[in-house]
Amino acid sequence: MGQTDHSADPAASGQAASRHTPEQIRLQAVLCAARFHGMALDVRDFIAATDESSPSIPVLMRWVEENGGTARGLHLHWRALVRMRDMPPVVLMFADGSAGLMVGADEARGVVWLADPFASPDAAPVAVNELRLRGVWTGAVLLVRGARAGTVVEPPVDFAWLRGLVLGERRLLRDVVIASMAISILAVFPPLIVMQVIDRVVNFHSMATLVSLTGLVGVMAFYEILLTHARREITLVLTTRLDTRISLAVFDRLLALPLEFFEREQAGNVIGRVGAIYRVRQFMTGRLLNTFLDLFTLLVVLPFLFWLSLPLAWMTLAAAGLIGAVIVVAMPAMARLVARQVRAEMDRSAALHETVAGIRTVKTLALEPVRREVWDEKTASVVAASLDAGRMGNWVATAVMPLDLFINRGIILVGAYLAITATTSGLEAGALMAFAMLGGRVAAPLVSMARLIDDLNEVRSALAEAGSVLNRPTETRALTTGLRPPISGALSFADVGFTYPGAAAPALSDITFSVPAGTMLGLVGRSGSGKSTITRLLQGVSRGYTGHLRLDGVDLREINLTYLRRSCGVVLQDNFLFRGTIRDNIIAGRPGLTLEDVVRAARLAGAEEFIERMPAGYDTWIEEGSTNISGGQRQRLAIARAVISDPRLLILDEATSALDPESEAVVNANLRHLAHGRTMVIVSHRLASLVDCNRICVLDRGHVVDIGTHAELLARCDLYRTLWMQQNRLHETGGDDEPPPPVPHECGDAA
Ligand SMILES: Nc1ncnc2c1ncn2[C@@H]1O[C@H](COP(=O)(O)OP(=O)(O)OP(=O)(O)O)[C@@H](O)[C@H]1O
Repeated sequence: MGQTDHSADPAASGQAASRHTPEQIRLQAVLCAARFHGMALDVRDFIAATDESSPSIPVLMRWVEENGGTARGLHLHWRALVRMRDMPPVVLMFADGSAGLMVGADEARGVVWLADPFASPDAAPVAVNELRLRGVWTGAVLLVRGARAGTVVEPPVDFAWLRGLVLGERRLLRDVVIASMAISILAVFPPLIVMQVIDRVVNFHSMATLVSLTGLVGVMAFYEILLTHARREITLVLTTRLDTRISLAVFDRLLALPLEFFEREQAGNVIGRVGAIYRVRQFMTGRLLNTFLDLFTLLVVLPFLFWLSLPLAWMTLAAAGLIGAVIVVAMPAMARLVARQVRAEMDRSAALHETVAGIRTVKTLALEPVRREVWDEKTASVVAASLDAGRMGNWVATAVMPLDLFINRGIILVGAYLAITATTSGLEAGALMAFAMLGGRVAAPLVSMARLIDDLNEVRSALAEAGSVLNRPTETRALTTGLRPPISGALSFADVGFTYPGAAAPALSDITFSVPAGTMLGLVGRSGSGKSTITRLLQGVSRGYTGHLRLDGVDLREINLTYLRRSCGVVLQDNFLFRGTIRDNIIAGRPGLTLEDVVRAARLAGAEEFIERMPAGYDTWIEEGSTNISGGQRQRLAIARAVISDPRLLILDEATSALDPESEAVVNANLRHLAHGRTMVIVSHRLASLVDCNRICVLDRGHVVDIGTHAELLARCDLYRTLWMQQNRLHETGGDDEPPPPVPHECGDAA
């Protein structure tokens, strides 16, 4: 491959170092390694950790993985590195924060080949020897691989998935098991010692035995304390790590669900159902693990009990078995009651969430009594269900109590009787005490095993609840794969039809029109005519359309969804601003943007003047719900947020509808500036704000009625003229009350 061997300076593997920052070189090296596997990473997608001057391996791994690939960080010695002959490009981390792209190695000659990440792929790599590489290389490498078999594997959230997570902590689990086994074995010794104390020390007044036994007890107590502490500590670390893994995985999955899902489902309900996953985790690391560990105790204690006394051991086992049987019999009824309680609690939390989310409406419409009534009803259901479940649990506990008492106390009496009557039984006072101390330990594992089956029902339903949200089809594949063509903004609709899931009638049918890049396109039509639906298709929110929708000639469904949404700015009628400063809200977490970009975007959106009048300027804090700024100001900030990344496609969906005339005038006056160099799709009820558009598309009941300029439509499209007249009657007719002409359904040629 035309390599030249001159053992060059690795940092100058190409002339990249002089022209780019170390961070840029590192990102470009990862990008090249990913490109080798057919993955198109975009530096604009990279989100740096705030506390790092140059991206670390974990942050780079996340970047690759978020784009559908896999990556691994390793620490290697030169000897291992130079043997990586037939590997795809490997990213070598350099101490100055940059990186090298290793494209080959020659063990015999003791060199590795480094390519310039910014050079063309066929540029010759340079050979670097150990000495030179050691001067810059930290020993860390990043191995990048493409998506597995071209598909994004998303295992369903079920027992197998959770088991995989738990088993992923094999090392900790092993430690817990070892600690528990040791504690179980230690548990047998105290009764054994008590037995010796009574039989040897008390009966024979042996002070020497007492002293040595005391020493033994002391040592064992010390170990038991140590081990118990260690087991608690390890279990704590285990559960915390599992919780972290679960919450990361669950949140990722939730974010990957399509918007349509969240529009259909009640937010409180979704949160409640997803939260159920923690009950399953609690079960796995709590009851399940403890029962499993208790079984060790059983394995150690049972033989010991049988050795002490055969009849007493059988009696204890029978009583413990009976307790288990009672629980198993009561289980189905108990499971039903618990499921009812869980459902009632979830219902109540959904009502709470809805009230908090809609508190503005609740207050302004004085709906407090209605909401209180709903809350009372839900609380009453929760109370009734909890009482029923609690009572049932209480009855079961009462039913097994006699058996429990028999194991813990009655057995001593039976043992005493046996000791008195049957001289051949050989049960001495010490052994009897030891038996009494250990008997209780047999019941606990058996009872928790029986309860386990009960818990399994609850856990299965909790998992089903969580799965009903998390196992829905996600957008992950579309978000991580697909094309990233350069976008200039030419739109073309060919026979596009769309029906919302569950809706009887299509929201769009036979939509056919196209506009070149740089067009200012207005969408008008009566309420429900399909304007917003068109903008949803353009953003890739609704993807189940028929026909062909192309952006610059590329089918929209072929385009990587993250890339599409990044290339597309959207301003809605009601925009959500996050708690934080104005500057943070305009940047919205996008990497690489500076205050200059923020100021430029604010100027374009007509927001600069009011921001500068604020006491803290761009650092003004925006409260939750944007309560400390006006609606008009919020809209202008939303526009600035949408244009800061200079999108080629800007969608304004009723962005000015809720504004006062003055704010609307400011935004409208800026539309021409905003439209410069990009395609703009403006949905507006107010036709006056669309007169400057290059094309206006008139929609009616999901069909395109006509498309043209304002003047053309006024001349030939009855529907457009009617809408215009309705809004501008006073100006056009000099204020007479002439009724608007009847609205026809057909106009000029669509397209
Ligand atoms: N999430 C949804 N689920 C089901 N049907 C929907 C959904 N959103 C909109 N629709 C239906 O699709 C049709 C088109 O709605 P769309 O919101 O696109 O109209 P629009 O022209 O933007 O209306 P408006 O001007 O009132 O916002 C309507 O009949 C509407 O009832």
